[in-house]
Amino acid sequence: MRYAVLVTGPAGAGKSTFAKSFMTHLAASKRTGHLVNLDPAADPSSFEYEPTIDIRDLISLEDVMSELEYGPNGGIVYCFEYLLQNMDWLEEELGGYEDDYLIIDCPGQIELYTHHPFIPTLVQHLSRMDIRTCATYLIESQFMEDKYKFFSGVLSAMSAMVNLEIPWINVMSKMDLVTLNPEDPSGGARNGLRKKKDIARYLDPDPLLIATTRGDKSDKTNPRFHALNQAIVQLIEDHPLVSFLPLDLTDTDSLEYVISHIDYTMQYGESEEPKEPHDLDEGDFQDLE
Ligand SMILES: Nc1nc2c(ncn2[C@@H]2O[C@H](COP(=O)(O)OP(=O)(O)OP(=O)(O)O)[C@@H](O)[C@H]2O)c(=O)[nH]1
Ligand SMILES: [Mg+2]
Repeated sequence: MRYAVLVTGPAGAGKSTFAKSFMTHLAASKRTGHLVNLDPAADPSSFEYEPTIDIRDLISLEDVMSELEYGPNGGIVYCFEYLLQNMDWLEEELGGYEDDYLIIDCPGQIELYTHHPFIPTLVQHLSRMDIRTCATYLIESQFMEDKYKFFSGVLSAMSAMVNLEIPWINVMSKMDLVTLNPEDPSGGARNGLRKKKDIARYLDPDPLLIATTRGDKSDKTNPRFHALNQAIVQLIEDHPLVSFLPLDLTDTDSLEYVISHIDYTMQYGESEEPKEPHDLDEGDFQDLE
């Protein structure tokens, strides 16, 4: 059986860093992992692991930009359309690996997740090749500093995951950047995150975070903005599809916790007993009291 984990999410969310840590974890657990780089704009000097498969061997972003006069974003979208038209290349590259675990690092162009059939098409090909696939969607913890930015992240995660028939895990990355300071009413409160309970309202998005906007001028003065927020609240209440696993790469337990969820959703090693993800209250951010 082969397994693939898609690492997706907006620009700078920490996808490549997570993919790298994932590879290190697999190596430490004596599991064979292969890195697949699907980001045509990836900087090869930053690779700690040489990708086994690299979209840059199929198409060069520089060529697309210079010959077709695309900018970087349009260029990446073009590269992906080219990949989707040349899936036999990927199938051939993937051909030789049995019983392996592929970590597929994707680019951060949000368009690829929201307005292009890129992920669904890729997933169809992977499943045709009998590769069990799950997707991760990362957003970074700084999104919690701005509730509007955060909810736009939630909506983008929802729009990317809806209609996909594979397991999907949302991850709140860079949790090491979140500082809690319950003593100091101003210090830790820059982002309103003073308690673990506040973080929990983001990990399991509480739509009331945008419904209760006391003192928020734009909401008071602009009734249409208010109506939009109400509609978003309703949407999330009616379809509570999105919740996040916190990921703090400075804490091995946190990485293992996320990976155990990924293994579990794919029933990794089906001949063995499936491993239950270990208990929630071992993590730092789950024990709310
Ligand atoms: N503090 C902290 N910084 C991180 C973490 N993960 C990534 N970063 C930093 O965030 C920046 C972006 O990380 P990448 O892993 O390149 O993010 P990406 O999602 O692959 O970015 P694109 O491929 O450009 O979309 C880098 O400067 C990383 O060092 C983390 O867990 N904690
Ligand atoms: Mg990257």
